[in-house]
Order: sequence, then structure tokens, then C-alpha cells
Amino acid sequence: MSLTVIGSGVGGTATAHFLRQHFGPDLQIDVFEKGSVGGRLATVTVNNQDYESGGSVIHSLNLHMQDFVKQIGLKYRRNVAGKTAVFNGKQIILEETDWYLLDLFRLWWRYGFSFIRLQMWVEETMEKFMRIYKYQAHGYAFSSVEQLLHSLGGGTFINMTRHTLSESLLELGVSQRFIDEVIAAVMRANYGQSVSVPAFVGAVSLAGAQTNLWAVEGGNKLVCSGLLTLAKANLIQAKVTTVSLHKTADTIQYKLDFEAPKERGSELYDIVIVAAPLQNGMANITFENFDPPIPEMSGSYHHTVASIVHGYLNSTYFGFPDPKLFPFASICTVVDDDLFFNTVGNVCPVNVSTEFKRKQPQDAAVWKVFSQQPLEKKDLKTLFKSYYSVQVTDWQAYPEYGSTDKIPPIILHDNMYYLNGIEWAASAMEMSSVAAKNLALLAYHRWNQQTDMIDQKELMHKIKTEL
Ligand SMILES: Cc1cc2nc3c(=O)[nH]c(=O)nc-3n(C[C@H](O)[C@H](O)[C@H](O)COP(=O)(O)OP(=O)(O)OC[C@H]3O[C@@H](n4cnc5c(N)ncnc54)[C@H](O)[C@@H]3O)c2cc1C
Ligand SMILES: CC(C)=CCC/C(C)=C/CC/C(C)=C/CSC[C@H](N)C(=O)O
Repeated sequence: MSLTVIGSGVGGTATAHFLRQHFGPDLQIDVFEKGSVGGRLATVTVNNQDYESGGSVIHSLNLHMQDFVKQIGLKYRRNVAGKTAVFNGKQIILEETDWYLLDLFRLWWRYGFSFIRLQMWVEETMEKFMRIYKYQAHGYAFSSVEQLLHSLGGGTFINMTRHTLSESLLELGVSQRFIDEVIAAVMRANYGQSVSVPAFVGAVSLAGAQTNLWAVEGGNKLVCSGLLTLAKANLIQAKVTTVSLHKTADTIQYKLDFEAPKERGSELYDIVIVAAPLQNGMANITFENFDPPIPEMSGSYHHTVASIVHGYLNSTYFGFPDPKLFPFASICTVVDDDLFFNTVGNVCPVNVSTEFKRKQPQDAAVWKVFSQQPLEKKDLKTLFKSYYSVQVTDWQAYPEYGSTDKIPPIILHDNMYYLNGIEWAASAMEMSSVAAKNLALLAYHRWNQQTDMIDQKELMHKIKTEL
């Protein structure tokens, strides 16, 4: 039999790796990539050092990512601590200090118990989310994102995809002021969006703002090339243009047409995994001969522009005329029509970890600015006194949450599957990895007609009573 994966981001390469584990060593796994291996995991080079321009941080409880790093033989790079402040376009409204207890006291003074309530909610969500690792280790798969979420957190998790973050937090007793000043800043930092995103992605974003984060030494994209090697996959550098159903009297196969810069080709496969977003013609794949047709994916992706700037930050803009007194490594912002950026943060090169020393604020350093539009010259002049270089990556970054209320299907056809629907619950490296394991299990069980391993209810109980 023959298997193929379209897309070599972390989702596609993790799928190839898990397909190899489940289907065994003998068959060929082709992986198509139209751009660079890694997809939304990428680096840019400044002064001979590489910096993450896409997916950058990984949570300490993201167990698939941890496992990949170990199996490939890569090293962890811990997030280097630095103080953060929230800026409202006119002044700093909240700032971290060197004293944790003082920070806690200030939070309590300004927002009451909102901070503690929020922490408990995020911890509870993470704890339930982590059930997936047990289910997947026991081989269980889910045929839809909704079934997967329901198995982890029941109706609560499903509701968290249907209600906004602000509604859910207000219900918990978190204050409006805390939502406007802190949660809004985190959402702008991590998904470039507002507190109107669904509560589930809100919780993931808040987990991504905790302190226990790490990255991969050398760059997160090394996970993708490493997974391709582990999977002994055959990488084909070409753009898949068409997938058409190819039926004979006793077989169903899928014909992929593809284009490389200098050649075109086509190939037949028994199982196809689409591991690239299908919205807005992003993957630009035409599906032919399917009856009923493969549904159009509704919704759109959010533009996030990452500008890596090497220069001198204009600390005066943030109310610090003397740069030596500017104490922050990153500045988040709250919603303001005049604000042209979401965050600006001093970044660490991908190959430097513990010994990384942040530059003095008056020295030239490398900064990452996230904005929704490319920065204009006047924006750069506002944020920086002067700069040596600017490197811009305009990402179709993650779903525009709220642009549709439908979570895309996983099963597109008998043996054709879609990975990126999970991003509509939340987009993150670990979410694509969880989806990858689920797809490999689902494809395997459906191929072997093991229906008792798919969409089982009461899984916690089942696992506890399994021999
Ligand atoms: C700026 C930014 C910051 C982020 N920060 C974080 C973070 O800190 N932590 C975190 O966990 N997540 C973060 N994310 C999200 C994370 O990067 C993504 O969720 C994840 O990388 C998605 O991986 P994927 O494999 O599902 O998709 P992709 O990485 O998009 O991979 C899809 C691949 O398919 C290829 N492709 C598309 N169409 C075709 C075709 N027709 N033929 C062949 N190949 C095709 C593409 O070229 C691409 O390489 C961030 C994303 C962005 C953009
Ligand atoms: C999937 C689970 C349970 C946790 C993942 C938590 C996590 C690491 C979320 C990050 C989400 C995200 C899209 C962040 C984007 S921007 C990140 C950062 N601000 C940057 O500078 O790149």
C-alpha cells in the first residue's frame, strides 16, 4: 500500500512519523512540500545568528513535542526570563518588577482575586487536555475534533469552543478590568486577536503566557526535518495541485497531481493526509471526482506580520527618556485604534540558551515586533531610534477566530484525512502534533476496520479497567 502526506510543517512531519510507527517499516511514505520543511516554523538570520520568526515557544507540558526532541536527539532551549510591561499607546499601565511577591500584591490590589481564579481555570483546562496522551498511548482515535474535545473535557470543552473568552472569564468571576488590561494584552501577544476569541483557544493562549516555556536549540523547525528522517519518509519538493478520486472495480485510490519548478507528475495513493490549511485557497488544492464534493472550508486565517529588527529601541516612546532605565524585555499592548503593533520583544538567538545575556537597553539589540499590517517607515521610527536591518515575514498565521463557527472535518473521504481542522480549537505546535497522532491512529484503525478503537465513550473508565 502507499501513503502520502501533503505539507511538511510540524503537523505533516509528525503524521509521517506516527504513520510509520503504526503501519510498519515496509511501505513508502511520500511527503509533499511546496515551500520549506517546517512551514510556520521558520528562522531568519541577523548578523550570522538565527531567530525564530514563526512558532517560537513550547509549553513544558506539551508531551509530543518533548518526545520528538528526545527521539531526534535535539536539545531544549529554555526561555530566557525578562520583565514584561503592558502599554496602552500612551503609558505603561502594568509592569513586572524584580520582586514576585510585590507583583502578586499589585495584581491583588488592582484586580482582586481575578489572577488566582484565572490561574486555576488554566490549570484545570491543561489537566483535562493532558488526558489525550493517555488515550493516544492506549491507541484510541477520534473521527472529529468535537469528539476528541468531548472525550477530554465533556460538554465544558465543547462549550469552550462556542463561547467567548471574555464571557467565560466573567462567569468565573474574573473582573472586567483584568480582562481589558491583562487578558486582552495576552491575546494580542499570542494570537493577535481579542478577548472575543473562543474560550478554548483563550486558555491555550494563556498557557502560552506562563513562565514554563522552552524552544528547540538550533530552531524549532529542526523537529520537522528530524521527524522526516525518523519516519524514513520520502520528501518530494513539489506543490500538490489536484487530488482526484480514482476508482476501479475493487479499489479506491487517490491520484495526486503535483508541480515542481521544472517538472510535473502524478502518483496514486491508498491513504492521503492533507496537513496544510485549506481555507481561502491557502493550499490551493482542487479536489476532483468526489461525490458528494469535498466541502469548501469556511473561515479565514489571521495575518500576523513578524518584523525582526536589529536596532536601538526608542525607550522615550514608552516613557523612559533615559534608555539605561528602561527595564523591560518585552512590551505587550491593549486595544487602541492608534496602536500599530501588538508586541515588541527582545529576542534570543536559537542557538544560545543559558549563557544568553540581554543587551543593555542603550545598546543595539534584536527585537521582534508583531503587528497586523507591515510596519511603515514612520512606525519603525516611532519604535526605534535607529536600526541596521528589518526582516519581515507576513504570515497567514492562525485562524481568524470567529470568522466561522464550524470546526472542519477530519475525514474528507474514506481514506483521505485533514489535519488542520484542530487549529479551529486552538493553533499551536502541540495541537498539530496531537492531531497528527490522532490521524495516524484513525487511518490505521479504519484501514484495518477496528471500529472499537474509534470514538469510544467513557475512555477514562475504559482505560482504568483495561487489562
Ligand atoms: C508568527 C507565529 C507565531 C506562532 N507562535 C507559536 C508559538 O509560540 N507556539 C506554538 O505552539 N505555536 C505557535 N504558532 C502556531 C504554530 O506555528 C502552528 O500551529 C503550527 O506550526 C502549524 O503546523 P502545521 O504543520 O499544522 O501547518 P504548517 O506549518 O502551515 O504546514 C503546512 C505546510 O504545507 C505546505 N503546503 C501547503 N499547501 C501545499 C501544497 N498544495 N502542496 C505541498 N505543500 C503544501 C506549506 O508550505 C507548509 O509547509 C505560531 C504561528 C505563527 C505564524
Ligand atoms: C496546546 C497547549 C495545551 C499549550 C500550548 C501553549 C502555547 C505554547 C501556546 C502558544 C500559542 C501561540 C500561537 C503563540 C503565538 S506568539 C508567541 C510569542 N508571543 C512569540 O513571541 O512568538
